[in-house]
Amino acid sequence: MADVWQTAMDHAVGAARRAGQVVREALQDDRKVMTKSSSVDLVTQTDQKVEQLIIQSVKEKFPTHRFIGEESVAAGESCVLTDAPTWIIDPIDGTTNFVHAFPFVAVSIGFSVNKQVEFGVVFSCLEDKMFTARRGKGAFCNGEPLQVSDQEDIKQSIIATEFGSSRDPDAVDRIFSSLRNVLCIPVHGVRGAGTAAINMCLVASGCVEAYYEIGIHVWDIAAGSLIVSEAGGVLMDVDGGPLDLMSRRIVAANSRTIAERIVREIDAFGPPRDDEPLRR
Ligand SMILES: O=P(O)(O)OC[C@@]1(O)O[C@H](CO)[C@@H](O)[C@@H]1O
Ligand SMILES: [Mg+2]
Ligand SMILES: [Mg+2]
Repeated sequence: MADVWQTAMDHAVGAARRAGQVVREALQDDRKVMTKSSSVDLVTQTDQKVEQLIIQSVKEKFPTHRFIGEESVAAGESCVLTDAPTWIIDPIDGTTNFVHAFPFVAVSIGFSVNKQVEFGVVFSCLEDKMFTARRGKGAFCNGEPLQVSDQEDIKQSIIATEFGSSRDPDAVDRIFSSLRNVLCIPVHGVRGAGTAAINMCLVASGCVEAYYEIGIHVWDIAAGSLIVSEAGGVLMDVDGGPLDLMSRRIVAANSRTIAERIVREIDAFGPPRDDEPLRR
């Protein structure tokens, strides 16, 4: 049976690759840095340019589709996930890395229909790694199949997480409390690429056993969530419930055992949801 979304996925891969070229070229220039929600929540003209390039290219082929783009939302667009075919775009995941030329920068494009992610594309543009997944058809990196780690013992595991962009002392205390709890399980190590999308691709690739974070947004995780699940991984909320793409909380792991063990250590809190009306 023909895959109705394959053409859209092929377009997403091409758009991500073209976007990655723009990012790489921009690294050669001075990057004008601006801020959003705080002095450490960075954005550049490249983020905005790349998002518009992707959106315009999609609109030409799929004029009825909808968009949730990080920089469009920052500029006032709504952030509501409907049943309509929706492109969920983070033009540069890892903007802080991009500004500092720290070599983990991704273009993330998720695509949902009826609020279910149908394909995910994450292009790690400085590594030249194109991660893709189509629902029910597996996950790949540059065309090679991906499989999560088979490690079942968390004490033999590496866990990925991030400190996030909040500098609110109470939120930081809870982030460090969770980090301390996880580290002292003990685990072999804790790592962070500085981008949720690449952290999730590391889970899908079997390089780390799990990734968790509170504070991410739907555009950070939509594509990566499918790449993890199609690589055999498990997704859940930090309270052990089902993953809610708009909740700003995630655990992505190689197995339910590891995911639930991490949930036990997380000092969970709930930032304002992505779809909360007064979120701006
Ligand atoms: O604003 P950006 O770069 O699109 O994304 C922010 C981000 O890189 O920061 C967090 C690390 O603290 C990640 O989880 C998330 O992907
Ligand atoms: Mg991001
Ligand atoms: Mg971004």
